[in-house]
Amino acid sequence: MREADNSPLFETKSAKGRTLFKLYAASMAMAICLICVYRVTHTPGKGKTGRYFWVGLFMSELWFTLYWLITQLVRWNPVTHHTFKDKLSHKYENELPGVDIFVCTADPVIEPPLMVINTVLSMMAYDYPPEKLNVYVSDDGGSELMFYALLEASRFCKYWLPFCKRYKIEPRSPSAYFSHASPINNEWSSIKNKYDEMKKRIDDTTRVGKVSEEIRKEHKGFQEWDVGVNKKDHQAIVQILIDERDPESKDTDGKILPGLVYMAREKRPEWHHNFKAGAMNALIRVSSRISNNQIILNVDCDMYSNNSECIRDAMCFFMDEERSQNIAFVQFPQNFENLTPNDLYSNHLLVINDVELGSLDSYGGCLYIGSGCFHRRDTLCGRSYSQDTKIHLGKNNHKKIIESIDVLENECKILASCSYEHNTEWGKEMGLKYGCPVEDIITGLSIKCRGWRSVHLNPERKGFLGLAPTTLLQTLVQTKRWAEGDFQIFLSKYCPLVYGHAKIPLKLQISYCCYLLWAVNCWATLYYVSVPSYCLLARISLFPKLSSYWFVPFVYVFVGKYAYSLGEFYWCGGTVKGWWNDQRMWLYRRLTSYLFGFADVMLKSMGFTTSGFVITSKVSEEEASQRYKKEIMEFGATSPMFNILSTLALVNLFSFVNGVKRVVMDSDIDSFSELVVQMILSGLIILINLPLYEGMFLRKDNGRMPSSVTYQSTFLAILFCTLATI
Ligand SMILES: O=c1ccn([C@@H]2O[C@H](COP(=O)(O)OP(=O)(O)O[C@H]3O[C@H](CO)[C@@H](O)[C@H](O)[C@H]3O)[C@@H](O)[C@H]2O)c(=O)[nH]1
Ligand SMILES: [Mn+2]
Repeated sequence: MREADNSPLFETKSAKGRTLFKLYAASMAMAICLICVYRVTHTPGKGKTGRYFWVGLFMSELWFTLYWLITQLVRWNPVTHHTFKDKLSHKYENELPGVDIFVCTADPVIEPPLMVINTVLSMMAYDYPPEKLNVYVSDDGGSELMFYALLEASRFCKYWLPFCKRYKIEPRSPSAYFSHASPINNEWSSIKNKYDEMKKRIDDTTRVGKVSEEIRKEHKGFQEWDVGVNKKDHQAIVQILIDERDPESKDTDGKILPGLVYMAREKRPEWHHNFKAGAMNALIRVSSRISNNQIILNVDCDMYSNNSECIRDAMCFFMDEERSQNIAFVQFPQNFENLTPNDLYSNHLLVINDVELGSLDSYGGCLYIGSGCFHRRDTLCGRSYSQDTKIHLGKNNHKKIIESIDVLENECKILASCSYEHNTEWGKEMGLKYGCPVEDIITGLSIKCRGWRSVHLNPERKGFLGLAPTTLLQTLVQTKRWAEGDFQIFLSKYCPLVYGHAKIPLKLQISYCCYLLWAVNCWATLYYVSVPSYCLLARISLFPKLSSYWFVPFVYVFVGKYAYSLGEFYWCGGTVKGWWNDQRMWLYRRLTSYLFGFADVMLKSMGFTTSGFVITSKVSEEEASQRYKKEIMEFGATSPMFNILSTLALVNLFSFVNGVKRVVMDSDIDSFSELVVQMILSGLIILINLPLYEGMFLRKDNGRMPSSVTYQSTFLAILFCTLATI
């Protein structure tokens, strides 16, 4: 009996095929060394033409080599976990710890209240004892529309939760469920009607942009908006919509409902609000006063629960007898419901989710990526790991509160006020860290440096589904925020190589750099897509001739790298076309997001700018969304990012055409054999850019490249090419 009791709640497996991978990596490393030998022995001497181009190219290649080594490390030994939820229920069903669920939203226009409450409802409907769940919504938009929608949700959930549990339906976001499900019985139809009516009421109110007087009478909470609330300037608002202590708050089956709280922290123009990190910290404090559950799950407002068993999955790690003690957080990958079959903008982060994060896990823990993550409350609040103290989850920490709702709300408002954090450790040693656009990455890193480890869990049925950006520009801007934040960490005192020294394994320190150095990739990539084509026009050869033996390692590295990456992508469940799109997007991200991210970090360190947080829109206009569904690339806006992409695409087109002309018309075979690699390179860049040329010259729809960008880029490209040929 005893034996069975100690059996683990999860198991961990290494990925297969690692020997083959290691052989591949070794052969690639040898070929890369040969390329270096070639560069060292063949670089033109002082005063010879092209010397500086060669030196630059060699430096780019050295950077790629260094970065490639890091990317091999994050592939070396991925692990996956499997949980035993039956054992968990069997042993601990009555001791399961409570969970506070945080949902952050920030703007009722680009994050529609209806979407947010669908997320909230899916969270309330987890397969978990409802008295142990509390859902907190932070509304940085300070919008009464959001409050109203949540009020509707607090009523609808009385029908929705019993329905979910009775029929064990998945997913438990009503909108996601009804969009795919077919009727089962009368109850189904009646719930569907209720949902549709609620949706209509919310849609109508959202359209008007104002809550009607009639509705305002239904809840005292609306009075908060009587004083003229402005998104950037308003008092703290805390409204407990479902009070778990209230005997009335039961669902139609008579079961207790999870607690539900609306919070809009105080905003004043003179106080910096620290974006999502600020919201999360206010939530940590407010929830500690109301329910103070030991586990915190946080999700973005679009990330609904797609798998009602995820809390139990996470608990298998926190409750395991042997190995739970040092686990700080359990991170689920971010998945998206709105991806197109070939993932046009490569938002899936397929390989990162399936391979890289698993490898980081084996080195001591994957990243905290901001959504779909279960934390221990005290770790998030700054606690260090110590081997001597055993933490017992499940021992009742739950607050026994006697105060009336009004008193409680008023106390919470103080916790959500601007001045509360003044001269405290909040945002530094406590809670999520401030001052970085990727508050999640830096917070996760510092948790690990306090002795904890983390877990990456990717169950068969995806845990959370959200909305990925649906236009090229949104994707690039989002990546820019990430690249900027990551690089800022690298240059700060939190650089894992320094801050993590002797605190986390060296392998983990270096693996972190795979992301923190994203931005730096822009230089080598920019060089590789511009200089070889410049030199093609100027007839400066940068690579070995076709007939030379030195050609072989170049081909090996090129074919090896891309064949491997295609195989890996396919193995992770992607399509060949998806891989091709992925290659394009990596190129675009490197040429724009990373470059702008890099530049902003530099400007910020010199005090010229401060970082912002551009929220990704979760709505798109009808026409654009049709194009997205057809996987037609969306330009449709002017942005310096597009200028860069178009100019480089045109430069390569011009130099390739010029090269072909020389070979065909002038029969200049000699220079052809010297320049063939550059021709191939330009040719490939042209192939990958086909959607861009289409957007500039062929398309007529509103999503095409704005003509001003086309003109400017054509002018710049011609200028560039003229410089090369004179
Ligand atoms: O001032 C703000 C800004 C944003 N948010 C919320 O933060 C979440 C993430 O914002 P989103 O625009 O969707 O950014 P993403 O790039 O999709 O978010 C990823 O990257 C962020 C860090 O850059 C992390 O915080 C997120 O958890 C992670 O999903 C959303 O729920 C927002 O409502 C706030 O609460 N307050
Ligand atoms: Mn998002």
